[in-house]
Amino acid sequence: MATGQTTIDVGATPMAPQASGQKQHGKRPFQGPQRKGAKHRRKQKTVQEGSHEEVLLADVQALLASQKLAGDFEGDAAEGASAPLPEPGSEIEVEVVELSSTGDGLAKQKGSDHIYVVPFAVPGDTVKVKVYRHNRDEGYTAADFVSVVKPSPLRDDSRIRCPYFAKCSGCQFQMLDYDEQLKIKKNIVVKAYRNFSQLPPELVPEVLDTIGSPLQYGYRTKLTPHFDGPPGNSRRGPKKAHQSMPPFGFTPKNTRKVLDVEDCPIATEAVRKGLVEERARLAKEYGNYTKGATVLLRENTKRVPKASPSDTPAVPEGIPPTAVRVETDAHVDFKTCITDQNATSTEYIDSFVFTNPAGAFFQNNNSILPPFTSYIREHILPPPPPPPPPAATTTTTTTTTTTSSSTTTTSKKKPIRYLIDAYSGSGLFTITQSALFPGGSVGIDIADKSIAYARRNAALNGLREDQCRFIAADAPELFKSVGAYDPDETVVVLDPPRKGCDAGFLRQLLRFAPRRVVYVSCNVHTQARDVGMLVRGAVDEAGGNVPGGGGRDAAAAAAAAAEGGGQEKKAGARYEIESIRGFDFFPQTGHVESVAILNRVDAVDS
Ligand SMILES: C[S@@+](CC[C@H](N)C(=O)[O-])C[C@H]1O[C@@H](n2cnc3c(N)ncnc32)[C@H](O)[C@@H]1O
Repeated sequence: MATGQTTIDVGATPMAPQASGQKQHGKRPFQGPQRKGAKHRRKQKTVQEGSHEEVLLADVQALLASQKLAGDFEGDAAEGASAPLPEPGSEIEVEVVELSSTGDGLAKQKGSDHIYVVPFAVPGDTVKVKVYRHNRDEGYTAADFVSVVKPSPLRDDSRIRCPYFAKCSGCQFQMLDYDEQLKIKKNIVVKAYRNFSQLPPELVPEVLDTIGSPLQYGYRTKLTPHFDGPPGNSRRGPKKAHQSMPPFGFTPKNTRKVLDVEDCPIATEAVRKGLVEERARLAKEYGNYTKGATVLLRENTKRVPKASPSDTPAVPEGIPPTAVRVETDAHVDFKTCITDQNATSTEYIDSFVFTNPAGAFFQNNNSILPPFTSYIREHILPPPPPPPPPAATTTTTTTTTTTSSSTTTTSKKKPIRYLIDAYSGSGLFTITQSALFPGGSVGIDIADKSIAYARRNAALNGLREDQCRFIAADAPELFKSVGAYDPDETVVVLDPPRKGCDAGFLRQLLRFAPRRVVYVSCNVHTQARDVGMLVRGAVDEAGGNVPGGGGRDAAAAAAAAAEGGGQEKKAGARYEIESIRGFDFFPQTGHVESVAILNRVDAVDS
């Protein structure tokens, strides 16, 4: 594959979750996970928190450290030692030893400890790769996948359904059994909390099994294929138009050139049809373009109720005959593909209806939303208190674990009546969970348009303003308008963009001290960082991890806070983690969503 600058174009690949209103992450020096005994220090480098690069660096560093501990560390790769490395462009064979949480294989050449980062490969594979770039400071070499020399027992290439697999950067796992993918994703969550929460292991409960997606292909309701401008056009000066159909598709691994893609089997049928139609349009109209462009493909559903199970409603007006028809006993859904960013897209989750500006954020896998919102519904309130123990006949000594929620679920507590949905978008949680909150629900989002649609969605789902209201503002503003909510009776749902929560927001959250927090995240690494801060009850000024807050220090801070003293008792409440579970919104990719449930630790439990 090509040489040139490595780009991770999150907005352009089919797998990448996209959020409108998503700001660039703040850049600050990489701190990374803290490990005892790791002598190989990288140079201070600026990377985005929770980014692909930071996560990869953490995994490379961990592998280098484990090699050193195991005594099989021959080279000195982490400090960019002078051991000769193969020339960029040369082809070598490597064995994949583990998977990074980025979905890339970490591999070694026989007789060497140098790490190669290899896409589209799984542990146990021997693969031929083309050396792409040496990152000596970081202790690894990026390589392009060429071919499988000896397959891993985990690999079965007959599972691969996409002709672009191992070229397009959208999917990484099509060669794997789905159960194996779920196991890998569970491990990604485990590693995220180990590497980025800065919490001692005893404060993190065992991560639960990842819940799979009902659809493992044909699930993606949004794609954004793109094409480049004509070659040779400069910023200034006359622009010539395309002379032939440009490649139209997605970004391959390790190159900026667009990969021409005719089909994407992880997308829904309606979106796949949209891709075919947009290709046909571009084939006619490419001569009008002097610049590149990104095209939105977003599924839209028109639901027509049926009078009886045998009823066959006609195609409604305005719906093309090519619409995909999905029928149940109760209704027919006509599914089409929208390309106008400002048009309204509609989708259903069970019997809830959601409308959105087609170009704005909404979850991209509709098939998992019913089980996902049910899971939130089943866990958004504290579990019932455990039954009283039977009268003891003998005296025994019991030990309570720090992750138990029993301290927060005694029967003397007030019932939870209020829901705050921070980063609410168009109201997914505010609306689907509203029935559980007699005091009312409030959602907040920075995107005005999403909030306008959230209000409309509440009305469409039969909710009055006193049941469900929305605020268009930066998340920290929330705390000005929830004065009437008793924190003891309030649960806060958080679902921030990939960068996680801002420090200011977390500090105010700790000061407000809601009884329970449900943290939903599309980036488990920033989630682990933020959850670590909630557990310590301390947020540093830079908005990230408390310096020195890892390992025993975190336990000490947590203990000191519990005793009502200690320098990290800064912001108010402190939390304990009840559960952590991954959800597979993006099968075939290395991406995992995560739900962490936290309970406030009360100084005196009552
Ligand atoms: C991952 S989306 C979640 C949306 C919604 N919970 C859902 O599932 O549809 C993150 C949301 O955070 C919003 N957002 C980003 N920065 C924000 C901020 N500083 N304050 C409030 N909302 C913000 C975005 O507009 C986006 O709707």
